[in-house]
Amino acid sequence: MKSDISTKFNICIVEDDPWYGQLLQYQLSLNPDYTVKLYSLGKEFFEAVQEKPDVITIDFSLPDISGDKLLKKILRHFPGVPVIVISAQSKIATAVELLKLGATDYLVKDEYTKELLWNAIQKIRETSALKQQVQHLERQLQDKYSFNKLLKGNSPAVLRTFDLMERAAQTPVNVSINGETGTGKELVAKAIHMNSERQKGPFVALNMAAIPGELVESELFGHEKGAFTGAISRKIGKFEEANNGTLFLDEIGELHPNVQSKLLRVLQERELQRVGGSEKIKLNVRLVTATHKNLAEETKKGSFREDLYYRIIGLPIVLPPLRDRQMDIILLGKHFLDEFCKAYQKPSMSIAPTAHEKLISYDYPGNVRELKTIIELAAVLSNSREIQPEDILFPPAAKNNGLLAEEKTLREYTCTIIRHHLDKYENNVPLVAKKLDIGRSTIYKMIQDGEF
Ligand SMILES: Nc1ncnc2c1ncn2[C@@H]1O[C@H](COP(=O)(O)OP(=O)(O)OP(=O)(O)O)[C@@H](O)[C@H]1O
Repeated sequence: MKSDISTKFNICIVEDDPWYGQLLQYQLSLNPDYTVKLYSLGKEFFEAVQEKPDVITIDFSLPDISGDKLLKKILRHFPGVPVIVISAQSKIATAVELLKLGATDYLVKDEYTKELLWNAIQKIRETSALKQQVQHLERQLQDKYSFNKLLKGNSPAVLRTFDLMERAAQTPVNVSINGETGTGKELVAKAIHMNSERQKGPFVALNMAAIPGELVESELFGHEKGAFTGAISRKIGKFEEANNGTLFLDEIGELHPNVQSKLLRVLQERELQRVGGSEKIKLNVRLVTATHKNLAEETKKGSFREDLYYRIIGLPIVLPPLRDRQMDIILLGKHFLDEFCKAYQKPSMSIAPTAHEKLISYDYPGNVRELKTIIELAAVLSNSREIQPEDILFPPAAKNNGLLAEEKTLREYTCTIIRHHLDKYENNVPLVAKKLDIGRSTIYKMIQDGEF
């Protein structure tokens, strides 16, 4: 980014000694980037200056107003403006008092003042350029993380998700996200964090299914040295790492019951003790959880604590599978294609209408993540700047939704297929019976027998 250091920098000098004032004005004007104006009285300065200058230097003993009063008045009129006080007095107490009131610097009038002033202004200028850069980067970051920049989609389901994310970002409430693998749960969690007031704090993600059972507690809450065999030093857990930020716990449904109780305690008490430790550590963490499971069902089955479920459910966001929001497929496909071309500095590409049809015909068990992979592969395979149907390859194993990957009895296969349809059609038994061309009673009987 171009630094603002090259733009004109407006300096005002308030000094009643004309000779000394002109000397400072001349000295500072040697820098072609500076515009320097001289005023002999406080009153004159306030009458002439409407816009906030970049720096003001004031003489401590002006005929019309005392240095401390002028400083206060300037800071009221132009909050945040750097003010350098120049004084014949070298009394430390005066300097301290003025610095306390908000002066940026205090210089004693002597043979070195010119040089000291030059350096002080240079420093202020660099600091203000840095501040502007930081603000610019913060705005860029904010923009980068705005919801519709991060998440692509036009379907009513995605628009509803944006609305919920907005609400979640504005409050400290816990958020629970439900969706199949690759639907964008982590992306949603991150976008909420980046748009919340915790954005400057850490975003820490942990997948519960990816950690061996015996290490979960230590990963979450940390441990003290010697807490168990292998604990050779103290370890900070993810909760502590996420303090003042957001902790995203993916696959929360996989949490072992013992850890569920400890998690509940930590959430209730907002403090934790590391494994093997006694110190209580205060927490200020927003929790975002995600699962592909139906947690309400899991509580009924007894595999997930009901009290914990109510603690973490907070604001629930459901991300539907990609096959249920077909209108997003092409939009997302084009988005990933553009991203791919940009990343590999290739000329932009498009997707042929016949390839659109092929893309829409597939059911994406891996959801958005899978679409992204398919598009990237198509871009690599394509011989032109337009993706053709033959460039689009669907993974063979995924075609049958993994159903045949496991060895099952015919009864078990039947059960899996019916369960899948019941989930898809919200337990509408007559509809599922019609779709599968079987009798309703078959389904009711299986439900009655507890087969699901
Ligand atoms: N709406 C979307 N717009 C743009 N990219 C998306 C969208 N949804 C998902 N993605 C992308 O798809 C990939 C998978 O998303 P993410 O990791 O958030 O899914 P997930 O639901 O957390 O998956 P899992 O449950 O397997 O961890 C990421 O590369 C993400 O950037």
